[in-house]
Amino acid sequence: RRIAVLISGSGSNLQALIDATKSGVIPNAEICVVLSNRKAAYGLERARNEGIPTEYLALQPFLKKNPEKTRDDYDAEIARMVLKHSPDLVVLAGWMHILGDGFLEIVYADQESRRPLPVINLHPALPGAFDGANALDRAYEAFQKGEITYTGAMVHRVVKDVDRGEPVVVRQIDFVPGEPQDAFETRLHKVEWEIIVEATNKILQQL
Ligand SMILES: N[C@@H]1O[C@H](COP(=O)(O)O)[C@@H](O)[C@H]1O
Repeated sequence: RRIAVLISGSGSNLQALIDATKSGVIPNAEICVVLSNRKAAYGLERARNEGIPTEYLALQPFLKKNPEKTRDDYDAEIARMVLKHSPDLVVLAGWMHILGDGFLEIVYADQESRRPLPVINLHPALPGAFDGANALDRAYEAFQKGEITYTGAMVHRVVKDVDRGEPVVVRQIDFVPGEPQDAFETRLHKVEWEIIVEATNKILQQL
C-alpha cells in the first residue's frame, strides 16, 4: 500500500509513520511521497533521509506567480501533485492549510481508473471540542480556567468542515493539576504518534 503524507512542520508524526512502515507495525506499506507547503519544514529533511520523494508548494508564491489563479486552484494543484505518486491513502500529519473543494473534489472523485482516495487528518483535540488552529493552547487555557478536566487527540476523515469529519481514532487525555503546558504537550504528542499509526492501519485494512 502507498501512503502520501502532507506536512507543514517538524514532522514528528511523519517520523512515527516512517518508523511504523519500516518496522512492519504498518505492514506492506510505504510512504510514496511527502508534500509540504513550507520549504523549511524539517519533515522534508526526515523524508530525504529515508530516500522518500518530496514535493513542495506554498500558497502565496503560487498565487503571486499565477495572479489569475485562486486558492481552489492551489488546492487542485496539491491534489495533482499527490495523485502523481499513486497513493492508496493520504495522511495530513501536521498539515497547516485548510483544503477546500479544489482538493476534495479531485481526490474524492469516483473514477473508473481510481476509487475515491481516503484522506485522514490528525487534530490535537476531541471531536467537536476545539476545532481549527491552536487547539492545544485553547484546551490548556480552558483547563486553567477550570472549564474542562480532560482533552484528547483524534484522527478523522477529511471533509470540507474543518476537523468535523468522521473520527477514525479518538483518545482522551486527562489534565494533571499543576502540570506545566510543555509537559502536557509532550504527553499529548506521544499519544498523537500512537493514534496516527493506529488510524493509518485501520484505514488500510478497510481498503
Ligand atoms: N496539527 C498539529 O500539528 C502538530 C504537528 O507536529 P509534527 O508532526 O510536525 O511534529 C501536531 O500536534 C498536530 O496535531
